[in-house]
Amino acid sequence: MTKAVQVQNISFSYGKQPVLKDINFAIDAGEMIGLIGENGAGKTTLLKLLQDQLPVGGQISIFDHPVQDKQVHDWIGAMPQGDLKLPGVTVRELLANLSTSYSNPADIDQLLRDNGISALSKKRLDRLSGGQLRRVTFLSALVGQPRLLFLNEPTVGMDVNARKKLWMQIKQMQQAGVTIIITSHYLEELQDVADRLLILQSGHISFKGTFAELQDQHVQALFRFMSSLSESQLLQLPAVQSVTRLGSYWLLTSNNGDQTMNALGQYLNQVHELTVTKQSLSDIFSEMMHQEEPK
Ligand SMILES: Nc1ncnc2c1ncn2[C@@H]1O[C@H](COP(=O)(O)OP(=O)(O)OP(=O)(O)O)[C@@H](O)[C@H]1O
Repeated sequence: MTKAVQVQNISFSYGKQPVLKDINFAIDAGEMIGLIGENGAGKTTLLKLLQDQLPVGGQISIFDHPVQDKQVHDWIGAMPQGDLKLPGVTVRELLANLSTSYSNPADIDQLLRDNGISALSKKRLDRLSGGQLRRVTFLSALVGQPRLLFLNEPTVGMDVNARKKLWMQIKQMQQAGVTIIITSHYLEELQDVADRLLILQSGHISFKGTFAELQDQHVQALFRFMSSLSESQLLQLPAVQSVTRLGSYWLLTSNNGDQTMNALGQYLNQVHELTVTKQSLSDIFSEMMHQEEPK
């Protein structure tokens, strides 16, 4: 399988402030990756390094070429975090101008038509709504017909329908073979589209894998009930991670809710007022962020 991105031992500091420390990962061609992390974790910095916009310590290859190779620029499209608010410049002018730096640019009018925003073509960027501007910034990443697409917070400021449309389009691009890395704070949205996740925490990669693997590694379910069972009996139930007393209730966390529930079933005459809550992806993420920093 061709690697779209290969990152080996990269580190980066702004002056004396270390931001990324010994990062390693690889992305297969055609994958869609969710890059997540709290504010300031280093996501934007990592995307800049992958575009050769900052000097890197370590090695980055894009489709088996060093990121510094001139032709690599031609393969990459990037939607920045902020919008391209150039005063006086129209949508068409912006896209046409950007297209001059690619060897095989898209037809701009076609691009505008396919994205249903031909009507905005002559509008000035500084007179667009926030959502329209975000849409144009997205198109700016497609001008060079990229094989590798970086999307930094693509849906910020978009309404629900615009957001849905954008995700559909992103999925179609992946189906057409484009490799995509997306940063977003909307984890549930990423869960619907991304194949794998990279979690950045204080400059380290603290997790890489699928959503299912992330959930397997964390508490999945919280059981709350009244019971005459003892703490040691509860701790012996399969997949139980912790048992806590809260007033007259037991609180039990499990990393496999189904297994624990099946075993608890044999004591049902001793269990009352049972509620089971499943942890959401956001719960897992926020729990990870509050754990100790990885070494
Ligand atoms: N040009 C810069 N000069 C100095 N420090 C910077 C610069 N850009 C970013 N930083 C710092 O580097 C760290 C990582 O910033 P970065 O923008 O990569 O984070 P992020 O994960 O993209 O955050 P967010 O989710 O808020 O966009 C932060 O502490 C930030 O203050």
